[in-house]
Amino acid sequence: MKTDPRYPHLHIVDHPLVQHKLTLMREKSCSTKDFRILLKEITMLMGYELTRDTPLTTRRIETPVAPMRAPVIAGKKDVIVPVLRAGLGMSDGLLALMPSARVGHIGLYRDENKQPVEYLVRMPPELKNRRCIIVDPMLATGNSSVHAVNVLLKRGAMEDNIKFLALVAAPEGVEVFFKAHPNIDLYVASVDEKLDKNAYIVPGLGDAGDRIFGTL
Ligand SMILES: O=P(O)(O)OC[C@H]1O[C@H](OP(=O)(O)OP(=O)(O)O)[C@H](O)[C@@H]1O
Ligand SMILES: O=c1cc[nH]c(=O)[nH]1
Ligand SMILES: [Mg+2]
Repeated sequence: MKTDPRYPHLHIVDHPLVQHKLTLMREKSCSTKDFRILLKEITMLMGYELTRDTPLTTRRIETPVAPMRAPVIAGKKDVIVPVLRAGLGMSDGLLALMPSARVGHIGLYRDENKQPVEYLVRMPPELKNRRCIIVDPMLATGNSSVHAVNVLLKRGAMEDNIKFLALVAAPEGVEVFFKAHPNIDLYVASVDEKLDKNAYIVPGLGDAGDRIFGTL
C-alpha cells in the first residue's frame, strides 16, 4: 500500500490486481455487466486491506483433535454505509467479506453547483460502538464524502471508528476531505490528475452511478 507524506490517513491500494481491474473499468467500452463485476472484485481486494487492523479476541473451540483458544473478530458488527447510488456497487463486495455486517444507507446527489443534496439516511442502531465503513467509488470535489462522514458523526459514530473506501479520487477532493476530517482513514485505488470544469475526475471513469446502473 502506498502512502502520501501530506496525508497520514490516505492509503493508496496499489496492488497489481486492483490496478489492472481499475484500468478495465476506466475503458469506455467496458460493459455495464463487466463494470459491476469488476467493481465488486476490486472492493473485495481493497476491503481486505481496509480490514487488516480489525481487532481480534479469542474463543474456546474444540477441533476434532484438541481444544484450543482460537482467534475471532472482537466487538459489535461493522456497519457498511453505501452512498447512493454508486456506493451500492461496492456494498456487495464488502458484504461478501463480512456477511454479518449491518448496512446503513446515505442517499446523495450533486446539484448544479456540485453541492451534495441528501435524500435518504437510514442507519442501524448503536453506531457509537461500531466500525463504520462508508463506500462510494468517486471522490471528486470531496463535498459528498465530507457530508457522508458528517452524517455518521451526527448520529453518534466515533471519528476513529469511521473509514472511507473510494475507488478514484481527485487531488482537489482529497484535500477537501482531509481539511474537514484529518483523522479519518481514506482508502483509494488512484488519485487521478485533476477535476474538469464540470467537476468530473480526469481521466477518471465517467459517472460511476450511470455506468453501474446503465442510466447513461
Ligand atoms: O466528490 P463529489 O464532487 O461530491 O462527487 C462525488 C459524488 O458524485 C457521485 O454521485 P452522484 O452525485 O453522481 O450521484 P449518483 O451516485 O446518484 O449518480 C459519486 O458517487 C459521489 O457520491
Ligand atoms: O468523475 C466523477 C465525478 C463525480 N461522480 C462521478 O461519478 N464521476
Ligand atoms: Mg452519478
